[in-house]
Amino acid sequence: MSDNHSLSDYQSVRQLAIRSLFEIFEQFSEGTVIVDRDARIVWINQRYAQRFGLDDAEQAIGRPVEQIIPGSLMREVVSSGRPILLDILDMAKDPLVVMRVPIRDDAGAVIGGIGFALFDELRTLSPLLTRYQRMQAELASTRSLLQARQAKYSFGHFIGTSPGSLEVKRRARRGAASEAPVLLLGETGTGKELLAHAIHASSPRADKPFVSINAAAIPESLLEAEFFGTAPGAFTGADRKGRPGKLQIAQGGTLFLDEIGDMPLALQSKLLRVLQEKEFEPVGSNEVLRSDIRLIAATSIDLNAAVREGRFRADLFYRINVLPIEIPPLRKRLDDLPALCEAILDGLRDDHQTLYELDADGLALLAQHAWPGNVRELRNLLERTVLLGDRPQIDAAALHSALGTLQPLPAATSAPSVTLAAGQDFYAAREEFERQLIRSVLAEQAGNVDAAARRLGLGRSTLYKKMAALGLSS
Ligand SMILES: Nc1ncnc2c1ncn2[C@@H]1O[C@H](COP(=O)(O)OP(=O)(O)OP(=O)(O)O)[C@@H](O)[C@H]1O
Repeated sequence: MSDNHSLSDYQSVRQLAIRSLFEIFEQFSEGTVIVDRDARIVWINQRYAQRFGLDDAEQAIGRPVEQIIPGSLMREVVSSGRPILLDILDMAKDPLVVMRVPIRDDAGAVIGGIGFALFDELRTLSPLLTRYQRMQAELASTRSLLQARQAKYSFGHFIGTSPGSLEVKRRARRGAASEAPVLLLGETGTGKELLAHAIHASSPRADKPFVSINAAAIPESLLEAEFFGTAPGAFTGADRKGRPGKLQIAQGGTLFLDEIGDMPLALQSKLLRVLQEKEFEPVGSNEVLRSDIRLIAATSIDLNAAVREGRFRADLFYRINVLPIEIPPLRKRLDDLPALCEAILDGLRDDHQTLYELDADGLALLAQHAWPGNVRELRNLLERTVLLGDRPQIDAAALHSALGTLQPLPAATSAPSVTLAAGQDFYAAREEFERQLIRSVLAEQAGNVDAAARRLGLGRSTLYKKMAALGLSS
């Protein structure tokens, strides 16, 4: 075969190939669209137009392609002159496999573009599409899980400038910088969980998961599986396939173990192994898995007493007690009340579109309460007061009706100090004592001066005079 012959053969075969290729695409394509140089539709087939909600393909003519086909890249093709040979166009239902090529005139200039949508017919692509859809779904669920597993609070959320609160924050920041276990100790509602989030958020593991598990909230029979996960076949039913435990989910990140004092003894030994050997076995499995977690534990019970009484393993206690942080109860850091109230009321302002303000007598009342539920109780009380009342001004009476029974501070903390403060003399100390006593009785009687006078055994006008002299309002 001479060169010339093969060349002429090649040209005719090429022409045939081009025609066949185009016909095949057109035949198998569920949608074809042609645009001009400005990416305006000059032709679209009826079926494709219907897919985008048009009754008649004519309605699309002359309109910018993106108005009809959201997310179309035809404009990019005509402006760059480069084809996009295989792409996936996301649609509300099934994604489309699309191919877009520029159309050139005889001189080679781009005069428009043609797009083919190749879907149902292309069976060979269906595994690819299924995989794509699965990956999209996995991505969406991983994204939302990751969001759910990110720290919700930072140190800025922990309000308080009393010496007790400052010390807590100082130690917590130190904890964030280290890998050692942190033990958060404090009554309910003192902000242990908030701090755990904040420590994680400031730690080198911040971009890894933060996973919580509450040893008191999960029945003992389920706790081990929840913690270590289950191996395939360990259970029947829904868990047949096996399920990862919190330890696996927290891998690389932080595990917040709330109410660790309530952990059953058998599980305590297994947790000890995780901390010592950094390994564990899912329930029903002999496979040993490595664990890389940072532990933050919290409890509101007296762990020392639990150890003495044999309810908590001493060796585990020493393991987790590397950096203990004791959060004082609110009644021992009443200096934090104004800032806490302000922050809580600020949050409520956003919810209710009202600027709330706490009166001085309201604050004085709050300073008389023992706060067994700590900051959580304070938040609830302020929320209730705002809901029950109809004024932006929050005073002692409004707080008292929302609070119900005031639980007075224990005598030891409410009694004024019997030592002289620096610069104080007998008269100043006596004045301070009287001020505190009257405040506390007024708070007890919801600001009712008559009742307070009776309780104090004073005449009503005497009490009024004293209050005026001491700068107190009812
Ligand atoms: N210092 C603080 N500043 C601002 N908000 C706080 C503070 N301490 C606690 N809170 C708020 O009080 C509520 C209770 O806090 P958290 O759940 O962290 O307490 P906890 O000690 O973990 O309680 P429990 O032991 O009952 O689980 C939350 O709404 C939290 O945001």
